[in-house]
Amino acid sequence: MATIEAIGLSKRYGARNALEELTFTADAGEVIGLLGPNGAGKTTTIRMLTTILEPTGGTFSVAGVPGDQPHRIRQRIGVLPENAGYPPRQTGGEYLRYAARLFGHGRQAARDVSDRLLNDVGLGGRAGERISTYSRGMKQRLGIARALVNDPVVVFLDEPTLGLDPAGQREILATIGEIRRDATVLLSTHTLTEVEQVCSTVLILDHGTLRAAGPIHEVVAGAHSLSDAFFRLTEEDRHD
Ligand SMILES: Nc1ncnc2c1ncn2[C@@H]1O[C@H](COP(=O)(O)OP(=O)(O)OP(=O)(O)O)[C@@H](O)[C@H]1O
Repeated sequence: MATIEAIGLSKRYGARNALEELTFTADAGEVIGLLGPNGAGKTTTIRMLTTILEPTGGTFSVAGVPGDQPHRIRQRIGVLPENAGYPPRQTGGEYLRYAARLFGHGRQAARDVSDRLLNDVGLGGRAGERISTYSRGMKQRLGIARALVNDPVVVFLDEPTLGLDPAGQREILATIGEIRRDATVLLSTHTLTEVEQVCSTVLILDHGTLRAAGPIHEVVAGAHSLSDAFFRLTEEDRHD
């Protein structure tokens, strides 16, 4: 069974089509790279699939739950939003335990899941320190741990490596490699090299329209590289 299914998913803001008739499916164990220039519709897609934004057309299901049951979808997904904010005075451990309690874990279970996830993302040694002392990369890793607290079927990561140095990027990519064992990952990014490293499939959007979809080698076929294919698919109407 598909873990994400979008059929003709569309979003219109007034006269502007932010997303037009997006159709795709994803399965467990897949890491899907959602690519496209600024304004292509990536965040809009993620916001609809995570039930933050209502589509103006089309249907979707996530984790086997139809889009008209947002509460049930939210129980089964994890999300690292674009520009995630964190309470600076809380420690990483407090933040994560609180998130685990929100998903119904008892006190001890929340502590256990929080400890395990902080270790998994390499923050075990800093769990007792305030988030205000964390670097950007550490905050991103905390956000990923937060996204995993409910053992999600699908994880949405909106530009998780934005602003990170190469070591920070590598750590996040390694974490994504771990997540894929249990879940589907939808990853929005501008960094094509990281897509080549971690994604099985890509979706390339431009001006709200899907320009290519499929395994990387199929999308690259006929071009020199993913970056070459990306520019061929997206730059023709760049000067508007
Ligand atoms: N609240 C809104 N009201 C009106 N237009 C919006 C709104 N949010 C997004 N848009 C428009 O929808 C289109 C898609 O935006 P979106 O944020 O999904 O793109 P993106 O691919 O995530 O871009 P970026 O890479 O810059 O984050 C853009 O033209 C944008 O201006």
